[in-house]
Amino acid sequence: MAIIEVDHLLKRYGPHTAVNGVSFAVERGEIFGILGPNGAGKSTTVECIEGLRTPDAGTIRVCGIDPQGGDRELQHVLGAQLQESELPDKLTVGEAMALYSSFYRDPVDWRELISALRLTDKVDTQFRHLSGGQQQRLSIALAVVGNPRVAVLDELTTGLDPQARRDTWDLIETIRDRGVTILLVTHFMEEAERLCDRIALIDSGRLVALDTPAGLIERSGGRQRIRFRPSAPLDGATLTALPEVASVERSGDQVLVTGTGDLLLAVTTALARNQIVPADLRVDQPSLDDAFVALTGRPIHD
Ligand SMILES: Nc1ncnc2c1ncn2[C@@H]1O[C@H](COP(=O)(O)OP(=O)(O)OP(=O)(O)O)[C@@H](O)[C@H]1O
Repeated sequence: MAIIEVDHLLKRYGPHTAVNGVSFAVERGEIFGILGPNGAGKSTTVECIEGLRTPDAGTIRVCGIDPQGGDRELQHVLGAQLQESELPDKLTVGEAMALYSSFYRDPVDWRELISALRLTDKVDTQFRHLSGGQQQRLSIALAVVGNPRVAVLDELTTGLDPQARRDTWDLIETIRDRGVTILLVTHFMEEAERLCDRIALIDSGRLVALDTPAGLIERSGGRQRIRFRPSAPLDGATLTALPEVASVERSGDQVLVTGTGDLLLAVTTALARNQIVPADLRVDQPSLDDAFVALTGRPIHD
């Protein structure tokens, strides 16, 4: 059952159309990603879902509620991550959690929540003295303390180091396992690929594709790449004759083969038949980056 429904959403800022006819539905229990480059319209879309902006056209429903309708129930079903500046610097972690819990009808146990988020030893620490990763974890805690059915997390790991980013991903999965549906806005391919069940790819205000990460990669015709150094001279025709192989290139003593399907098996079998050993063999699987280029004609990050 869809927990969020967005139908032909249109949002303009003056003459600029930021979101241009976007439609999607988020199913209960999934981690749904909105992925796209800077300025694609991701934040505008989720701000309309949160009721913070008024669409120029289209309809939105969150658990059946119109976010523009002023229904206070929205606050209880939808948890949104705070912008950093919204929290007073001197508020401690414990004070912030207690304050936010008091806003909700049926909050979760905030002490248990900050324990799961590894913030218990920071309970008396003021917000301004937390590290970037700790501030981020606190803002996630505040987004879910009201026991919402869906949490909107925008640019979750921007500014975090790789370890803090991976910790945050684990955390999101824990929150989903508690039964919270997650709407995640990101421009990090790796984050989307690792976390999301499905991804809406947005570019210049339009929905380019909507699929699972694997489906997007597959649909874009993303090609695998294999590199190796042949142990003996290799006749290129040996490989180009294989149906899995799209191209064979040479660079110095290296051979680069691109193709689809079970490319690795096809190539290694053909080499073995010709008594050639592939040294320094490397396989690159197609990624969401490749999918984005194939679908939009340019990389996500300039
Ligand atoms: N309040 C505003 N007034 C005018 N234009 C705006 C406003 N907010 C956003 N825009 C413009 O609308 C477009 C979409 O912005 P939005 O913030 O939704 O994109 P985004 O995909 O979230 O980008 P980012 O990843 O950089 O946050 C951009 O061109 C942006 O400059």
